Amino acid sequence: MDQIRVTGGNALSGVIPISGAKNASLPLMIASLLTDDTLTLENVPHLADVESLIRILGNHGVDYSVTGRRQAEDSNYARTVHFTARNIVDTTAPYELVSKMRASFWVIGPLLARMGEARVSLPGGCAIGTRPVDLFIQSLSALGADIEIENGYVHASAKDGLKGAHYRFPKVSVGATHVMLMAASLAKGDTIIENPAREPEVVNLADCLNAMGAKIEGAGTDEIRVTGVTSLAGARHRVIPDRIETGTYAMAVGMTGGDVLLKGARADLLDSALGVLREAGIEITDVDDGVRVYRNGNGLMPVDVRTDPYPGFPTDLQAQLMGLMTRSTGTAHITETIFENRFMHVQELARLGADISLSGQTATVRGVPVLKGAPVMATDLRASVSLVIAGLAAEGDTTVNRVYHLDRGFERLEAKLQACGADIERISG
Ligand SMILES: CC(=O)N[C@H]1[C@@H](OP(=O)(O)OP(=O)(O)OC[C@H]2O[C@@H](n3ccc(=O)[nH]c3=O)[C@H](O)[C@@H]2O)O[C@H](CO)[C@@H](O)[C@@H]1O
Ligand SMILES: C=C(OP(=O)(O)O)C(=O)O
Repeated sequence: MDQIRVTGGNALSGVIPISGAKNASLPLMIASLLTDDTLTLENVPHLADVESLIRILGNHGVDYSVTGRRQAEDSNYARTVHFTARNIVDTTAPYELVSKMRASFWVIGPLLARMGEARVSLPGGCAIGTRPVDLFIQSLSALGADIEIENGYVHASAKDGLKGAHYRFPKVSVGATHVMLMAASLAKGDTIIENPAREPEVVNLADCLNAMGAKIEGAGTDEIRVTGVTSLAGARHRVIPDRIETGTYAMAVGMTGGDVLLKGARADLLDSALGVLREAGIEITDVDDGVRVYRNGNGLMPVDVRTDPYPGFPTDLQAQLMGLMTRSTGTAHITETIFENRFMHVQELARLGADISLSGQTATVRGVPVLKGAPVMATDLRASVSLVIAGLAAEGDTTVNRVYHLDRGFERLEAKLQACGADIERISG
């Protein structure tokens, strides 16, 4: 199994190209199931999760081809991928495939809407909490689906088609919002979705569906209105830049000091996170071709933060912020409100000398003057990268094991950091 070795102490300077967002690419790829035409997605990152989803879609009969593999200029992959679901050959998404990745469960929406039935294994994903599917079941039932759960599979059917409905999510769910949007697009009549997720990835999906002929208004607000259409066509659509990758590298620069252009990043997608980083003393400016991040040798200020659905501080940046705060000049408090078990990085950061205590859903992080390198184990995607951030400031070598978690969501992480002066390498094993 591959490892990442990082030796701390180097400031970062240069350019880091920001990839297309994993969490936008996945629902967009799944939307290709809604039409027998070709959906072309630009700026798709080269990630393990994207490859897994390509296999899952292939099982349903989706063909794909790739063009524009590399941009010579910055060696980012930035692929354009064409997906065609001419015929759906199978409406079952099996355990062997779905258990690898949570988002693959989302095929339930388009399969149900286009084929009138879907049989999808209960999902897997990062080990960060229980991650139930009750909101998917409630919202699809509101659209008229009959749903049964048996032998680890959710079986949804709507033989006479889905019907528009007025549904209020009792709790914000990104995935259930994506699924309801896709299903409602092909339902008969009007749907009103109250309390949907407002994440930029939801807006990106709604824009794509509209380009395919859907009638969706209000994505990004607290009420979405969908007028069902009878069919959707192909389209060409661009994946938004990854706001979590953007925030992660901004924190890496904050940790080491230096001056880096996050090329292609969009500051407007992560206002609250950038606000927190500014509070911590990192200088961030919105420039023409991305976001510039700068910190001189001054100490980092501690911050008190809670995670929240968008536009709040993202849970997917919580671990990285904790890594950063291990070196603050005071005491930070970080409260996780989205996932009940997203603190697996605490004990690993402690191996590097971090001083963190947990009480319920709040971590108290007392900054320490020095971190020291150690072998650590990645436990989930964002936890893994928090260990890299801490390792960039630690004295000596930090070896991050189980790098396959990182490969799910960070494209060419070690190459991007190396290019800015980090002493980091992948050790193939
Ligand atoms: C591929 C992708 O885009 N993943 C993101 C997506 O995950 P995902 O879409 O799975 O996360 P959700 O927004 O659905 O989860 C939010 C909360 O709702 C709960 N819940 C969800 C569904 C349900 O049926 N019942 C229920 O109780 C979850 O357990 C969690 O506590 O949004 C999360 C929250 O921003 C991010 O951390 C993930 O990176
Ligand atoms: C939690 C994440 O992914 P998933 O929802 O696929 O587990 C993530 O991207 O941080």
